[in-house]
Amino acid sequence: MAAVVPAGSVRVLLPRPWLRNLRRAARPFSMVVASSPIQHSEELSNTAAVPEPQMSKNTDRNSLSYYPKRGQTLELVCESLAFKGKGICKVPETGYIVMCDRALPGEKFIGRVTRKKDNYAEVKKLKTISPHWDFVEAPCEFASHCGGCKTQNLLYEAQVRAKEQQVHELIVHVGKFPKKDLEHDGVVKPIVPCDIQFHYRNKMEFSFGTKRWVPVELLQQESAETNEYALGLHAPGFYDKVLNINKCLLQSDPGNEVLATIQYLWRDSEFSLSPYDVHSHRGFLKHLMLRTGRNVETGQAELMVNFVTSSYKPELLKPLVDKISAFPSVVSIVNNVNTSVGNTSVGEEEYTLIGKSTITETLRGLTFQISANSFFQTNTHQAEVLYKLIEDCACLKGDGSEIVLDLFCGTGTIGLTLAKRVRHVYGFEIVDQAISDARRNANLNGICNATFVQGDLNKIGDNFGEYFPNPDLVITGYPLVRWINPIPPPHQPAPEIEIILDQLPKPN
Ligand SMILES: C[S@@+](CC[C@H](N)C(=O)[O-])C[C@H]1O[C@@H](n2cnc3c(N)ncnc32)[C@H](O)[C@@H]1O
Repeated sequence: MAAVVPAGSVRVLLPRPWLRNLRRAARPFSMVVASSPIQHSEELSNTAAVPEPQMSKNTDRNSLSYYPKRGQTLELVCESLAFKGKGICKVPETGYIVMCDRALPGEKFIGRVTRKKDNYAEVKKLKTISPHWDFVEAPCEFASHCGGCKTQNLLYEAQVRAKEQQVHELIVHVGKFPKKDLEHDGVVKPIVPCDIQFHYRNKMEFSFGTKRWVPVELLQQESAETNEYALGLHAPGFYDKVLNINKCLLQSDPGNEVLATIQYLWRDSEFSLSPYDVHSHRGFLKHLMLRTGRNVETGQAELMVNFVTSSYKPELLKPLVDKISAFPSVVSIVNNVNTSVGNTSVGEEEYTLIGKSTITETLRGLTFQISANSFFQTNTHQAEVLYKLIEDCACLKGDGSEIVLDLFCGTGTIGLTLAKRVRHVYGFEIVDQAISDARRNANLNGICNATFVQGDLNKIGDNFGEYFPNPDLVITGYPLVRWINPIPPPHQPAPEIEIILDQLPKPN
């Protein structure tokens, strides 16, 4: 999140340049490489004997043996965590980069090469030789298999450190900021840790699937189960495999009660409910989205249950709806109908089946109504902290003279929390529902100096600057955004939001 003095901003999406740089900087490790592939069919358990790795001395990039082969086993040490929590390791002697899911910094392990990409390979962890530096027991029973949390057995402080390192690398390698600038005091602020690490998410999206993901270790246990259907979170890296879960430690307790109830009911043959098959494009239930808000008067949790289905058949949902509407926390049950073959949760049509079409939440003393498809910061507790920081960074004069531009504004929360101290807020956002929410939320909080405009900020024209007076402050929540001086004069062509890759200097 950046609160910046305008003007232009650049969004850069570069295909893994940090990886290229890492490879360049790669130093050999004192590890050994196995050059003989081991059997594919057999997973190595933690107690299984690991084949003795053989030495590879080849550092010639033109030689075929420089690149690890598919099926080859390697003894590796995880150096750091990449985006999405994959462990980054370097092949000893060559420095070739391999990535491994659930390998954590400092961990020494045996991995098998499963996939080769252009400039790195993916490895599956077979056996830990020595655990990583900051090991903690993961509190969630699904933590070792679920795509939702990959680093639960890394101490939270270490997770924060790893993320901070990723941000620095992105800023240097993708953002092209000189490293020395980052070392200057205060250029990049340290991550502000969150006081709560579980039950903090106010929105969870679970998927229904025809292919239940069963981790190898649990195969025997599950063999009695004949039903292949699943409701839960995706297995890491698989859009069509779902890990069946009835509880998620990220969401609220009322959210878990509803999830468990639906999990218990939906496969009952009496109800004829089928999960959507992402391959054949048949079936009805696509996603279950649970959003938790707060009753503004009582402070109690309130829940929105959003069924995303491939067609509108409320009679099919009725048994589930009847059951969960009995929960006092459930104040809204909606149905998003998404007839496309895509697997997104936003429907072309939305129907309110029970109660309201929104839930409420409070932030910085304001009340917000949130619809099913509007963006709202998913960690309400930390959003309070974040918005306070934004206000502090903004250094508003407080005389009500300033113009604020809130780009990618979602439900308008940031702009609205600043509105009382400025002349006018202009918010821009692509999602219609979010813009309606932002306008309604302005009214709800008695704010008259905020204008919200629906539109695609990637397609702004030269006349963008005509929508607002020259801004004093631009808030832009998109990652990898930076800005270029000088500030344009009032009503001059607006800053470009996106510059295509070719216009940027190539990585060194
Ligand atoms: C991470 S959210 C931030 C929302 C808001 N700033 C906040 O903190 O609550 C990003 C928002 O950008 C919107 N968005 C994404 N692409 C957009 C585009 N091309 N033009 C305008 N808005 C876009 C999304 O719909 C989403 O509401």
